[in-house]
Amino acid sequence: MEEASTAAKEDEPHLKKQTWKPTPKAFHLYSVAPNGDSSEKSGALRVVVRKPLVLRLTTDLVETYKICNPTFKYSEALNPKRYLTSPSVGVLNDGYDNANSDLILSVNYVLVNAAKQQRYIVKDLLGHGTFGQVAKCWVSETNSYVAVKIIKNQPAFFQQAKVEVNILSVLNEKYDPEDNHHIVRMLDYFVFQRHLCISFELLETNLYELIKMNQFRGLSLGIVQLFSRQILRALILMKEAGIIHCDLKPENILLCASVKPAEIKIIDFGSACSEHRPIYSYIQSRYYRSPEVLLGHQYTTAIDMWSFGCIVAELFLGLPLFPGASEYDLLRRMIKILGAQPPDHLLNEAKYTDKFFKRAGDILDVENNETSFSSIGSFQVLTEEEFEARDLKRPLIGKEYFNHMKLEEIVTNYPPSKRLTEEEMSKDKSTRLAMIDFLRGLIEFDPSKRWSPLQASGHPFVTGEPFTCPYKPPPETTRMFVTPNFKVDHRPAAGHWIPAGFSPQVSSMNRGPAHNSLHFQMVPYSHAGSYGSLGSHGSYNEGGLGSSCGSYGDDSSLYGYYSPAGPSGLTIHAQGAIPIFGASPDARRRTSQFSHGNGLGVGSTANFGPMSLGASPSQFTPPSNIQVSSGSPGKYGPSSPARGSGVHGSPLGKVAVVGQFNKRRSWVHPGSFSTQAQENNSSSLRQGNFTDTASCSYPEGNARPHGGSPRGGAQSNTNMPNWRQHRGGVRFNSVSSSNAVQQTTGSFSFSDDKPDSSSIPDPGDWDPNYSDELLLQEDVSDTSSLTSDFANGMRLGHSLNSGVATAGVARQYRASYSVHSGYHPSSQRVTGAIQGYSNSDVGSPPSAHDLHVGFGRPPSKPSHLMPHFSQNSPSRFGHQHGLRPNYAPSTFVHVGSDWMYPNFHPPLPNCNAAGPRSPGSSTFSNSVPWGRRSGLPVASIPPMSHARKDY
Ligand SMILES: Nc1ncnc2c1ncn2[C@@H]1O[C@H](COP(=O)(O)OP(=O)(O)OP(=O)(O)O)[C@@H](O)[C@H]1O
Repeated sequence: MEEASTAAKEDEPHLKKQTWKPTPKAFHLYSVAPNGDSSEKSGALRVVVRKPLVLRLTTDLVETYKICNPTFKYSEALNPKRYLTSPSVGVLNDGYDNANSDLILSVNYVLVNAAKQQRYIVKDLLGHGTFGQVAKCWVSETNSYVAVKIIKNQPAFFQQAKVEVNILSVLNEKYDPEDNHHIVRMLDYFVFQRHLCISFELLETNLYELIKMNQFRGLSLGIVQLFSRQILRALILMKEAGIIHCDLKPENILLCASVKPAEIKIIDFGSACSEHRPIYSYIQSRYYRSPEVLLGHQYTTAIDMWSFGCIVAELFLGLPLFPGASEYDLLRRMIKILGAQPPDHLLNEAKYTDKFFKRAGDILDVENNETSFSSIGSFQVLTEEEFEARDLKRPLIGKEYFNHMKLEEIVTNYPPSKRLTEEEMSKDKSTRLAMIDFLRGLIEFDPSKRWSPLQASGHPFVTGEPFTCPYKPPPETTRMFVTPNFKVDHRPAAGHWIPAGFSPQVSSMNRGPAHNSLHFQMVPYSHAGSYGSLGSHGSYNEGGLGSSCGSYGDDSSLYGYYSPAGPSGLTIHAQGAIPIFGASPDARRRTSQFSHGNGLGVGSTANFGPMSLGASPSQFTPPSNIQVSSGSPGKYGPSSPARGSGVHGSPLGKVAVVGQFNKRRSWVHPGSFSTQAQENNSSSLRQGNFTDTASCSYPEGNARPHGGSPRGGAQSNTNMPNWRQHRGGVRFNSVSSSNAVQQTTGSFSFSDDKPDSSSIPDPGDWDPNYSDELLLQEDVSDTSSLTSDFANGMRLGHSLNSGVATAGVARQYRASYSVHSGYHPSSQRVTGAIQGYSNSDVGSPPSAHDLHVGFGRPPSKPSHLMPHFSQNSPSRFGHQHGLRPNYAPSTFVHVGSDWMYPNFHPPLPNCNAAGPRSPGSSTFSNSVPWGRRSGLPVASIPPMSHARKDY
């Protein structure tokens, strides 16, 4: 009967029509098994996630609202401000700054470079460091996103940021005009609302985050090699320029957006200094701190090589090699893992030797009751008990993370990926041996024996040549930077003709006769397996295509060096009339070829960060009390250890700069970029001023809180089409500046090193969406429509005029420093016209209304945006501590006559790659898997977000 009725229904088309079925658009099946079976029984039930729900629900939201309610009208002006800065209460600088002297940013806040008439529309917060905030900004003129570092409105930070500007100007323009050396591009700088703002190309995830995404399992050797090559290229350049980065660590190495193969860049030159005039003696983040810095010895660019070695090891191991909980612990780990100790000559000269070592004369031979020399030298490291007796406190000792003690054991016993074939396993083994040898050259106690970047770059681990025996680098010679305008002959029939240096592994027959001409002989370069071929030093095969050391890309940017060893025989044509710096007595010409660009194209994808869609439901019924969630956690989220001030940089160290600045302020010429005067007077700041428990003077919160701007009302600074200059603007007031010394007397202290309670990362820190696939996956979000925008090239315009105009603004700022030896860090502007804009247009300070809104967040919630100076600056590694003023009278690198006059041409063709992508969906499809080895051979993971301080 039933069958009959069904059959009847099927025969009747009108009945059939009435049968309702969900349309595929309305309801998606959970999943469809490969066989097409969508039932649960198929066992293939899984949720198919396409686009983020929020994205799907909020696209065309205004239109949706209008459909729902035809009377709905959208007005951007009614949007509540979404603050990115915390606290968002304006108490300084006419209400523009919060108590930490940070400019209070909200989504769509507009930063303006008045000189260039360039607007930067703030979209999100990328990071928050010691120096200030880094915001992701949209530049409509160039259709691109950039990262703008907004320096705190305090003279010390301003001064130090000028150093960063100067150094980056020099590195970018003079030494690396073609952007080949993996150093972040600075695009612009300007003063806005008394904040120095520095615009950078927008980069992505940092290497620490990448390791974290890989669940602290370390990256594959191929990636480690790739990144090592790139970092070395940066270090080579920095050494040539005589610049020490002073804070090299995975957090300060960022991935470039959408570049294949993966490309990284070094950021944060805020601690950098000139090799010839190092300013501070207490620098580098603890895990990456070199022995000479730790011991208070003179230092050079070699300290960056030590950090580099630590980074290479960490990339491979997934964990820091020397996660010292204190300086003593750091030293103890170094000695244990390396099986040696700093050389006697270093210990004899270092200032803090006695803090960690006992001298031979102190070593008592218990049996004979007489002093004797230690078998390992004239110095012997103190035991914990001895250290405690001397320091009157027990040294902090961290956990051991590796099951093995010695470097060799740690590396060789690290579990390889289970996916390796037998052949790959044997290659893996030999590459590990090469890496150990490589690390030995970098993590060398004696700075004079530590390899230079050029020396290291000839190592088979980097060049890809077979590793057969311990690498013996050629002696480092004095090099002279040669303008990179060379032409390389390309001879199709004979391969590339490249300038060759001499490789330590190059047989002499490969070398041409030495001569002192600019025109070298030609040496044919073969692509394949050119073992011992050309220019092991400074010549790369970054793509890892065979062992063709000597080839890096296919272009003509070269650096030439002179060496007694003579040229390898090659021809370099100086282009045009550009002089090639002359003949050093060192006749060797060691050259290397660098590519013009990465040749990899720019990114094809871009993601938008959260943007204000504006159509808040509150617009239907504007609430009387607007509650706004706390500021955007930014790219890495608040729980990420990479977010806090403590991780990305070295806040304590940098803060100490401030302390030092304030101590020096009486003799500083604040406006001058040269710090000669400062350094000549640095004696009072020497050793002993900073100890592990030091507190340092700092002009914190010394301003009169005035409860925000007197301008009330809800004001929007969003997307105003016509921005204009503030009519009754403000300028730096020389009278208030003169009070700086008196005003900067606030003090604060840092707590002692404390054992980290959280040695295992909070699971919340881990990317819940992590997967190997995501790491390698192309991001194909809806926003890929922006591709063309980025592909169109983004030049921010680099007219000389604008540069001069910018300099003018800066000069104005500087003037307020130089006339009065000090600048009132909290001075409220009274009158004047510097960078003042209509309150409703750009950068309006929080109004009374805004303040109300700002208080809406739960006060108890710990935030990475908490004021730097009131928190314990958590970090997964040791912080820089208070910078000890260095022994050496020094002047900071002085380039040009005025720091604000670097001949700066901001935009470079490939520096604005693309918009950001989520860390989890970064495109690193360089055919080299990241790694993710089978397991961690460690007991636990070192502290990240709540590490101790190193004061
Ligand atoms: N060019 C960039 N692209 C993307 N994000 C960036 C860029 N520059 C900086 N950031 C983000 O901002 C953070 C802080 O930047 P930076 O390290 O330069 O500032 P800082 O004040 O010196 O920080 P710290 O005190 O941690 O050293 C970085 O850790 C990074 O997350």
